[in-house]
Amino acid sequence: MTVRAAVAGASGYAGGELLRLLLAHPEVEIGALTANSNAGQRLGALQPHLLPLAGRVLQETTADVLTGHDVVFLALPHGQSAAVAEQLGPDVLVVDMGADFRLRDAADWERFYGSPHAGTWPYGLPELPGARAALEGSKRVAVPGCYPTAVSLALFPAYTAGLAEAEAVIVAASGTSGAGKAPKPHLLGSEVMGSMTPYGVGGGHRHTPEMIQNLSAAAGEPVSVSFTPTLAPMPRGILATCSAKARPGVTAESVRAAYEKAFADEPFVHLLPEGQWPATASVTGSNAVQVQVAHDPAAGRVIAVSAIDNLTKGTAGGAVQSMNIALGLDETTGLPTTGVAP
Ligand SMILES: NC(=O)C1=CN([C@@H]2O[C@H](COP(=O)(O)OP(=O)(O)OC[C@H]3O[C@@H](n4cnc5c(N)ncnc54)[C@H](OP(=O)(O)O)[C@@H]3O)[C@@H](O)[C@H]2O)C=CC1
Ligand SMILES: CC(=O)N[C@@H](CCC(=O)OP(=O)(O)O)C(=O)O
Repeated sequence: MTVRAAVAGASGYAGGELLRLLLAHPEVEIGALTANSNAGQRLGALQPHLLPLAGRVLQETTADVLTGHDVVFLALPHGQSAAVAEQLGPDVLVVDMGADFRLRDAADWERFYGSPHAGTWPYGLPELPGARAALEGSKRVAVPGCYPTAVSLALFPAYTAGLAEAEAVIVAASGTSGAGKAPKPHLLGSEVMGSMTPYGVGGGHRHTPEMIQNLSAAAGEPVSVSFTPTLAPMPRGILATCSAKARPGVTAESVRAAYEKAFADEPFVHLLPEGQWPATASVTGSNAVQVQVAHDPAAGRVIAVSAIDNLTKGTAGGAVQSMNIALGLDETTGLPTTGVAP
């Protein structure tokens, strides 16, 4: 099978990572590449690491340019995908890497994103219960946010196995590429290097309702989430430290057994051997997820930690994994599971 794929937002971080992965995908031929203010530029001027595509010229992001492909990836800012997607035919697979179609609750969308809700598409986190079935054959995919990917994978087994009360406390550190390429004063090297600081504290981060959606579905009841993101002085990676109150009778053995069962057949999620903890460097450039879990009997809590690359499993790798499932390809096709270390 040869799949012709267009990438809208090819000049951005998510689009660049997607192209890096698509260049190594044996079934994909790369078609139109589009941007906004950078339309007309050579890709090589903006993404110099993508040597085989250096001479390609970025086009305007219009339905005309994106039509005629089997798959269209949208790596655009929030709120920009819906207008483009509605002009693409129902037979084209559209994979949205932005947030527009992730949330089921329109009120949550309007509260956190401040615009009308565009709808809900099958959710591209295949490891969640029931997600693969919804993705198979689908022509629309909503790729999750990077923090919800890391957090949902760390905690859902505790909820599906009934080990945890319906409350979770999460502190996650992200590399700066999570904020995109557009210049922002708080992302200046002199602000970020050698320092860490939280943001979106107190329930204000827009990924909170997405985490609640995923964890509540796993628990079968509403889960409250306290989420504190932190900016870390590194270009890529997320380390999510998550905990939830353990239900009575939970032991270290029952926690371990639940996580071993949840991830036994997962090609990308590695439950580390006991005593070894996730590290962002181990998954840099990889679609792999490292997870470790512990029971703290004194505090009565289950602690789960995950590491992902925000641009790979957290965005572009998750998008390719979901595309593979939607098209009936082997889920792992073209996706690296090795990191770049040190
Ligand atoms: N970075 C990350 O870790 C993650 C990102 N995502 C999502 O992926 C999407 C892209 O993010 P990211 O790559 O980081 O952002 P960037 O700012 O790096 O890139 C944005 C891209 O969108 C283009 N663009 C901007 N405005 C418009 C517009 N009005 N119409 C069409 N194209 C436009 C830009 O083109 P130009 O260069 O010409 O301005 C650029 O190609 C976002 O929705 C983001 O939430 C999801 C998970 C993680
Ligand atoms: C470090 C940093 O700023 N990260 C981004 C999250 C990036 C991401 O995954 O989210 P979306 O796809 O929802 O934009 C943030 O906190 O807004």
